[in-house]
Amino acid sequence: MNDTGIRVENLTKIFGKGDAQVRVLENASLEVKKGEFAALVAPSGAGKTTLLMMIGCVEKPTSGKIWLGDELVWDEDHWSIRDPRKIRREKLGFIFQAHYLIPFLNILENVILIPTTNGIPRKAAEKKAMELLDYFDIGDKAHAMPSQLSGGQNQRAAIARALSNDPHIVLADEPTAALDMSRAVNVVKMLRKIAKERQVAIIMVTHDARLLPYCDKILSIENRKVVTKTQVAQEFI
Ligand SMILES: Nc1ncnc2c1ncn2[C@@H]1O[C@H](COP(=O)(O)OP(=O)(O)OP(=O)(O)O)[C@@H](O)[C@H]1O
Repeated sequence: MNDTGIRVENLTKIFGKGDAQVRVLENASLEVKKGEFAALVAPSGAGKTTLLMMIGCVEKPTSGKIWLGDELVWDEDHWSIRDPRKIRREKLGFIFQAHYLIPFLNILENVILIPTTNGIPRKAAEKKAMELLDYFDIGDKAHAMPSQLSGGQNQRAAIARALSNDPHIVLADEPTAALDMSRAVNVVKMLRKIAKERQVAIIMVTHDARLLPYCDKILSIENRKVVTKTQVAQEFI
């Protein structure tokens, strides 16, 4: 069985042309396997978000190849899939620094939005969403509005939403930046548990070195390339 979650080979990204050119990545390669929880670290402006957005089929690379699972999605100069939006909806879960819950929908409605858009019947989507909200300990907030939840609760709801379509891959861009340390550690523990239990490949951008011991792999961007350090992650009680 192929255990690749995310594979990137010789990825190059250059923004702009001529004097305005910004070379972000040059022949960068990485792999995150199913069930692996990887951190992505690098100084500001090094290209973390750009890399995540290319893996997430949002930003077009200049060249290189990207596989999600066993599917080649970017092949040198074109998407090799018909519809990148479909891949995003079906295979990927995104978590951002701000939770981006829709303020005029309650928590449950926010979580079922993607599955119902994907054609899952509302009842089934609600059942699954409630399981996720219970898992994240906010089942009692299902009918509350985002404005009625704390920062940590909203972030957990956003993680539940990211998992609502059973993604194979989760891309998280500084998901703990707005949280205090103990809540940040909590979120990181949850992400790691999800990676293991659901065999999801997760990349989490973080600036917080204190969270790195909880990750299986540390990806850093150095001289426009990705350097990978594999480690034994700290186990949780
Ligand atoms: N659409 C764009 N057009 C031109 N340049 C861009 C564009 N998006 C990003 N860049 C440039 O690419 C580089 C990488 O940006 P990116 O946002 O990926 O960095 P980052 O590592 O995520 O930074 P931070 O930690 O500050 O969020 C930066 O120099 C940025 O100015």
